[in-house]
This record gives sequence, structure tokens and C-alpha cells, in this order.
Amino acid sequence: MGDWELRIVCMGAGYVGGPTMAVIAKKCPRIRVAVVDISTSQIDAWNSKDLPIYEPGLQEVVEETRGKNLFFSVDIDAEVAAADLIFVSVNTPTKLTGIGAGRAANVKNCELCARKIAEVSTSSKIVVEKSTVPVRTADAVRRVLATNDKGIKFQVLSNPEFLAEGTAIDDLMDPGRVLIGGEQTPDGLAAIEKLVKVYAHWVPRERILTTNLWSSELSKLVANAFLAQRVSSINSISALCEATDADVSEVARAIGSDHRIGSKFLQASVGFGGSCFQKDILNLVYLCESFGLEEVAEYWNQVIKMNDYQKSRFSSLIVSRMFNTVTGKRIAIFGFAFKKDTGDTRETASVFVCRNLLEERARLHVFDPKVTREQMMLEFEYSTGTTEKTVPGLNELVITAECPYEAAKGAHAIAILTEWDEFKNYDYQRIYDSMAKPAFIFDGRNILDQAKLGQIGFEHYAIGKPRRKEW
Ligand SMILES: NC(=O)c1ccc[n+]([C@@H]2O[C@H](COP(=O)([O-])OP(=O)(O)OC[C@H]3O[C@@H](n4cnc5c(N)ncnc54)[C@H](O)[C@@H]3O)[C@@H](O)[C@H]2O)c1
Ligand SMILES: O=c1ccn([C@@H]2O[C@H](COP(=O)(O)OP(=O)(O)O[C@H]3O[C@H](CO)[C@@H](O)[C@H](O)[C@H]3O)[C@@H](O)[C@H]2O)c(=O)[nH]1
Repeated sequence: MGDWELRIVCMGAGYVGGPTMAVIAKKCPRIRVAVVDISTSQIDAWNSKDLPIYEPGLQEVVEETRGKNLFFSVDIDAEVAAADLIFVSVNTPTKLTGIGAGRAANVKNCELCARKIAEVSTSSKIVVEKSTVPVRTADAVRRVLATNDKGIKFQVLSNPEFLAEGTAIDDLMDPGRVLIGGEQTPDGLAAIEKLVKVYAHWVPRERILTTNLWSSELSKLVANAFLAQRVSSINSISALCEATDADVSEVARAIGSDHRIGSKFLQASVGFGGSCFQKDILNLVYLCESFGLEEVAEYWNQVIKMNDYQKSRFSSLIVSRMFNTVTGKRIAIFGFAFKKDTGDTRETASVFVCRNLLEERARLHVFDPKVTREQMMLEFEYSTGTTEKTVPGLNELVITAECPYEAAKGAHAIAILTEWDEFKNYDYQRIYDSMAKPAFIFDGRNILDQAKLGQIGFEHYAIGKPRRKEW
């Protein structure tokens, strides 16, 4: 031991830092990888059998590498001092107060990491921005690092992460591309080459793209903006489909067969969620505004507005179909995570739909295979400001169910808000029999067989599908 090819440390043991470093450790057995965090509980969880996040395949990779060449630690100073290459993978949330509040990304954590690196380093290092940041953040990081009084030289690289939650391990094992940006100087190019070598252990060279710093930083924001734009575009069309009796899935199939458009990311839904899309588009919008590009800013802001519209359109529809009132009615919510195969609830569409229904005084019985009650209640407060104060009796109005059948028992309606595969396979006849009548089902993910639901007797609705005649 100790004869390592390279020593890597990652600051930030979250959804990105943990899985990314676990995969590097698995693919590069001769590289020592340490993941550090300021949160002791987070590190304790990574060192336990109950990892802090759920991702298919993650547990296996961590168990295979932990204690061999993958280490989780709170000893930030020692790990950083010993590292050759430091990834900064800390959270960069939207600013809540001050200049740019509600839009600009807060890069405070990145700056704190840079200060820590400058303070404890005794040798030159490569610092890699893994976090999603506003363009030119590398410049700020570089300037903070340059303030060290030991004459140490640092190189700063941008290496944005493109993994999606729920498929993080597959995405990391077989990435469509890896993007590395750096200074176009001899030292900068050498640093880029060092990071290229790490990924080249398992990623074909032609998929490792290298570029300058600012293009790399900006590409991350633009990638998410384009992806989210596709979801908002198809969601906007879902409203038109409902008005015209066209079927959004058929429209998506027809346009997606054009190779120039492509079939992915055209699944109409109750709205996109997750910690990235909204934050990163707002970041882009703010950036455009700060360069006086008002029209460009407004263009991208529309993607968010359409998403907000889709979420409120769905909850309003539930109320209007249920005879304009859900007060006191029991509604089963299937799914609280922002997408399937993750327990992550950040910015989930579900929380906004639930908040709107709670404001109508509905009683919600929520079932999600991976989300705990504690997490759900935190999300209510964090994303929507919903607390006992804003919705008196909140704790009694939101009940968490152990299974879908329990959630649906006696309910007036079911709302499908996450596309978990298991939701497709439930015994909907049994569910229908246990519900109050008429029994409504609102499919916000278009995953159920509408014809079958109709045969069972449900009053059914799905996003962007032809409406029932009486609706
Ligand atoms: N979640 C995703 O799917 C995803 C994908 C691509 C990119 N990103 C970007 O990656 C970054 C990290 O996202 P995440 O989802 O992993 O966040 P996260 O909140 O899950 O994890 C961030 C971790 O950083 C730690 N941290 C904060 N300040 C620190 C410091 N000074 N020193 C050490 N640790 C510190 C926090 O305690 C936390 O555990 C963000 O910029 C995000 O936009 C996220
Ligand atoms: O056709 C679609 C595709 C997605 N969604 C929704 O869009 C959101 C985001 O989904 P997805 O992009 O699959 O998950 P994320 O984990 O948020 O990943 C995005 O955000 C990450 C963080 O920046 C990037 O790294 C990824 O490349 C980017 O896909 C979820 O609510 C999905 O349900 C739809 O409604 N319809």
C-alpha cells in the first residue's frame, strides 16, 4: 500500500461526489480516492451499510472498493494536503437572499473549498471543478488559490458532471462524453492531460472532450437548459393535445422519429423536478441578464414558466374534475421522488402538486418506495414553505402509507406523480374496489393503461391524452 499511481480527494460526499469517486476507485485500482465532507453524519453513512443515497448498483461498487482504494473521511485537512488532484463537488444552490436572489447560483461552498485548499496545501495540485457553476467561477477559484503564501502553483480545471440520478452508476461507467476544460497554456494542457489519463482507464479517448475553461463551464448549463427545454416543449404540447383530442405520445413518436429531433426526453409529465434543471436554467438566465442579454434571458426563463404552468395545470385539473372541490377528500399520491429509481425529492413536481391540494384542504395519503416521511416533510418546507403555520393541521393532512393499497383504501382519487415501474403492475381492480366512488385516477406520468382503467370503472385522466367525452 502507499505506492499509488495518483492520490485523488473529492470535497463533497453527495449525489455526485460519492458515486463518481466510487466509480473512479473501481475503474482505477491503483489510484487512491478519498471523499471528504464537512458533514460527519454524511461520512458516517458512507462508511456504513446504509449509504446516504439510493442509486441502483451503487452499494455493490462501494462495497467492492471501500477500505481498499476508496475512503470516506472527515479529516479534510490531511486528505487535501496529501492529494495530487482535488475534485470540488459541493452543492451550489440558488441564492435565497442578496444580489441575484432566486436566480444566481451560490458558489460560496466552492470558494470555501478553494480557501481550505490554499490553507492546507504544501505542494502543487490540480483543482477540478465538478460542481455546476456560473461561467468564470474558475477564475475566482484560481485567484483565491493564488493567495497562498507558500508560493504553491495550482491549476484549475472544469470537469462538469452529466450523470442523471437513478442511472448514475451506468452513466458513470459508460458516459456519452467526459468534458474537461482548462487553461490553454503548457501547464494548463499538462493538467488537462493528467485528468484525461484518469478517465482513459475506462472511457474511450474519443469520448473525452477537452476545451477551454469557459466553454466547459458554460456547456454544463447549456446541456441542462436544452434537456429541460425539451420537457417543457412537449409539456406545452400536452395541453394542446388535451384541447384537440390529439395524443401527446403519438405526437412525440411522430416527431421523435426525425433523427434531427430524436426520441429521447419527449415524455410528457406533470413537470420536471430535481436539484439541477431549474437551478441551472435560473443560473443561465441570471448570467444573460448580467451581460445585458434580456431577450436571451427571457427565452430560457420561459422553460421554467412552462414547467410551473404544467404543475399547477395538473393540480387545478384534479380539483376541477372532482366537482370543483377536494376539501376533506382523501387523495392517494403515488410517488414523491422527482423521478423513478431515486429517493431524491429536491424540487420534485410532487411537492408542488401536493402543496396545491393541501391548500384546498385535501387529505393526502402518500406512498413512495424510497422516500421517508421525514424527507417528505423537509421538502414541503424547503421547496414550498409549507409548514404547520401555513397549512394548519399539516401533520394530519399528510399521511405516509406503507404500501399503495393502504394509501388508496377509501380514497376518492389517486394521483401518479413519479414514474416508478412498480406502479404499472399493481392490482388496479383491487385498488378500485377499495376506493370511494366515483374513483378518479390522474396519471401525471402516462404510465398506466388508460383503456384498462376505463374498463375497471375508473374516471381516468392522463397528461396530453384525448379527454373523456363528459370532461
Ligand atoms: N445531483 C446530480 O444529479 C448532479 C449531477 C450533475 C451535477 N451536479 C452538480 O454537482 C454539485 C453537487 O451536487 P450534489 O447533488 O452532489 O450535492 P449534494 O448536496 O448531494 O452534496 C454536496 C455535499 O457537499 C458537502 N459540502 C458543502 N460544503 C463543503 C465544504 N466546504 N467542504 C466539504 N464538503 C462540503 C455537503 O455537506 C454535501 O454533503 C452541484 O453543483 C450540482 O449542481 C449534480
Ligand atoms: O422526457 C422526460 C425526461 C425527464 N423528465 C423529468 O425531468 C426531470 C429530470 O430528469 P433527468 O434529467 O433524467 O434527471 P436528473 O438527475 O435531474 O439529470 C439532469 O440533471 C443532471 C444534473 O445537472 C445532469 O447531470 C443530467 O445530465 C440531467 O439529465 C425529472 O423530473 C424527470 O421526471 C420528464 O418529465 N420527461
